[in-house]
Amino acid sequence: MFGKARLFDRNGDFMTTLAKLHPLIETTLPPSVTFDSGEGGLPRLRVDTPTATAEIYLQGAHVTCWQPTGEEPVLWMSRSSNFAEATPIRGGVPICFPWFGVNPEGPQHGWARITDWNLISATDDGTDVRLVFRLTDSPATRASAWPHRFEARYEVVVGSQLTLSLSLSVTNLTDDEVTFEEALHTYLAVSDVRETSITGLRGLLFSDLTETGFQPDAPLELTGPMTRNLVGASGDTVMTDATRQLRITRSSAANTIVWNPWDAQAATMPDFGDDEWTDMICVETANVGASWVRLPAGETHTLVTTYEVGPLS
Ligand SMILES: O=P(O)(O)OC[C@H]1O[C@H](O)[C@H](O)[C@@H](O)[C@@H]1O
Repeated sequence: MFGKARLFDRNGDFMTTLAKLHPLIETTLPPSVTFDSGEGGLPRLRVDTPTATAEIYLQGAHVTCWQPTGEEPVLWMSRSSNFAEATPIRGGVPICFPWFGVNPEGPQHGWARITDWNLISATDDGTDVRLVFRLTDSPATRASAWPHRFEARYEVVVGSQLTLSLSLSVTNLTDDEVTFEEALHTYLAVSDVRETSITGLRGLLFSDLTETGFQPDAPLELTGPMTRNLVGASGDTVMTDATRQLRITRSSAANTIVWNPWDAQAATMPDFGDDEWTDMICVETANVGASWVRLPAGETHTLVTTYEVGPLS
């Protein structure tokens, strides 16, 4: 079931319109997936099914929109975001890899979010739309602060049951162990961050800019800027705002990072509107810092997170 007409070349041999879609697209697209030129002219895929819409930019394999039918958008995007080559997009789900945070030898949060990924598979089985993106080492990455040979695959599943599943697999193609950090730095849209609570983090060791400790029994609520790194396995995390609940499940993730810049930091970021901080919260699924991934030669590590929208209970 292909969305594009079949073509025949001069010799009568079968070919598809693939090469004409975009050099980064290595597969045919089902009718529910279309390709276009997005904001800033960046190549973009759009998923449109009876149960949800989504948008993914090939730069960074960056999911910028996921909206189940009848719901407000689940992912937050800044109205001031850049959309330009090799420039981070503010919102959606940036992929931080192979490092997280500041690195004097490279871009903040690594180069995966500002590098073009290839789309290698796109399928629609009538229930789920599944897109698989691939990123491998290149002359640029081999010259970077993380020069290792690798293959990363990123699977985005837009599900019919108000779910979005994201899975990042990294394979070590070297003959030695490699280490890396990774995060799905998800920006979630909320009605008001000051009236939002997060459960499921109880007892986790946390550190932030001013304190360390164990997350208490009470739900996490924000009353000011927060950059909180919570360490350890937890059950499902449920975020509740004034309108709905969002259940977040994770696997092979040692860290959950909760971030909101609040007003003062927001005002310092050119790609973040001064008044937009009330509408968002980042709940990031990660392996960072002391929990970085140690990956033996030839092995694969897979980080998974799933979002499921539900009504207030
Ligand atoms: O501006 P970015 O590079 O996208 O980073 C956005 C934010 O990411 C993380 O959550 C960090 O903990 C913050 O310190 C940082 O400000």
